[in-house]
Amino acid sequence: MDIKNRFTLKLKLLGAVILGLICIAAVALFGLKLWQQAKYSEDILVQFSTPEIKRSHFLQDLIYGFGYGGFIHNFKNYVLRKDVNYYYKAIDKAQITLDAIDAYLKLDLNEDQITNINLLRDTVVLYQEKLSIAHQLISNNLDIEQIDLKVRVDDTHAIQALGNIIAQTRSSVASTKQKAEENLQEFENLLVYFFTIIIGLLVLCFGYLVFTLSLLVSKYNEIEALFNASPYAIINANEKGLIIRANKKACELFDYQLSSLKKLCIDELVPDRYRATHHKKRTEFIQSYQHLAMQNRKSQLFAKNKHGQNIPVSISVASYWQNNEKRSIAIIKDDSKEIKLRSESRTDTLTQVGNRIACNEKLESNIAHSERYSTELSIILIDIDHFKNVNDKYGHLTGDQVLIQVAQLLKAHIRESDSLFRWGGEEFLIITPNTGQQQAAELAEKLRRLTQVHSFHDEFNITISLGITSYLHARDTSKSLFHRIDKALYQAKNSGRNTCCTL
Ligand SMILES: Nc1nc2c(ncn2[C@@H]2O[C@H](COP(=O)(O)OP(=O)(O)OP(=O)(O)O)[C@@H](O)[C@H]2O)c(=O)[nH]1
Repeated sequence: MDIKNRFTLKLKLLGAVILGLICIAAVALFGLKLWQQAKYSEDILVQFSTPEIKRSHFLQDLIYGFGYGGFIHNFKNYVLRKDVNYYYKAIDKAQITLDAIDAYLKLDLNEDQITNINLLRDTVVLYQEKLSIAHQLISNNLDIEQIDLKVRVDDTHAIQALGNIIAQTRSSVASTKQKAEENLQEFENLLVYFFTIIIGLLVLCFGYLVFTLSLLVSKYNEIEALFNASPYAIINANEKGLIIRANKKACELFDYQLSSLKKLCIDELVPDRYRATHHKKRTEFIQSYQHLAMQNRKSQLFAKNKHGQNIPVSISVASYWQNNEKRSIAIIKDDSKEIKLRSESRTDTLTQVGNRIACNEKLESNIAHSERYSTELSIILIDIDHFKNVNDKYGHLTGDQVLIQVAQLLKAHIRESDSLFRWGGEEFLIITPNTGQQQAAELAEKLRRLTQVHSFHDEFNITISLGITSYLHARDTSKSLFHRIDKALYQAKNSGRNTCCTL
């Protein structure tokens, strides 16, 4: 992965993290708001309901003590029936009423409520006094009408006051209920917003997940397509070098079935003589923090196929992390065809020696070597004398055979370090590194003599003319060398042929 892609991926991850953090923050904030609202609603409910419950409780006591079946009822029954049980019941009820009134007065009351309850209290106290009077009069056996006249109390205002207290409590309960309902409504609204936001964020996250997954899938498909369509062999290996994946091209290159290839260690695909070194370098690479290996190598690499044959290859190796393991991926290019083509394009098809292109390349590299290491270098240009006559007399096919035989003869008598090329037509060129002019002249003379006595086509002899020249350090180029050797050969031809000339 190049730097730009890695940067884009990091940016996307950062975006996902920021989005995630924003989502979490939004949910947390809204959750906090919701909690606050719930707490507020609870406070309101507690704040409003507790006094109201107490108020209702005292009101109940008040009605029980004062209202129907209460104090007044017993008071009136006592006066009418003169039954002492009603007297005691009236005393009890009066006390209950006064206790309820005292408790009620301790509550947080408004002015109206205080006025009403005091009015009620005064009436009850007045009734208490009248009850004592009634008790005395009954003991004195006074007439009911006379007693009634003496103990009659005007309780219209007290009844009115009680009615007011009940009405106020009802309205207060109604307002508390309304407030609670409003809060509940607000809480419900907040809940709706909260869930809308949660669902929205979930949809967003899900969308992002689907988007990222589809991106990953398309990337995976792209890599799969590259892997399978690659014109190069691709092999994935784990830390131990075990092959875990290989493409079709790899199977073709090494001539293994995929299942067999996956049982091998990558070291087994390296020619025997390089295996130990390869194993060492691979181990070093795996332990290092490097991501690329075997890049830009100048020397030819070889791989070994199933049949033990060495295949010239170019290899790039990169590493990546998977499951806490440094894996490597090798891309292997088969160089066989390229090398064959390169060799063919530099070989003379008739004589099978190097052609002029190969000659030029070799001369340039030998000049560079000589220049760098100050070594001697000579070249010999050979031309078959009157070759036209051979063609004319024996035909072109025989002429071709003669050219092949001359190449073989010359090649057989030069050193391994020397190189023979067909310069063109019936001309050959020999490059002799580490050879001075004198030695080159001797070699040329030897070749001339050998050719002269060789029987070509088992029928006739031919002769050759040779030009010799040597590389002059810091002065010569390939062009000047060719120019000089051409002149040398020309001189040899002009000297009557079958001769050597050094310039
Ligand atoms: N058979 C055959 N003949 C070739 C080939 N290449 C060049 N020739 C012939 O080589 C001959 C060269 O002739 P010339 O350049 O006149 O030279 P020459 O006859 O050798 O005479 P000198 O070099 O002057 O001694 C020509 O007849 C070419 O046709 C080849 O590949 N095969």
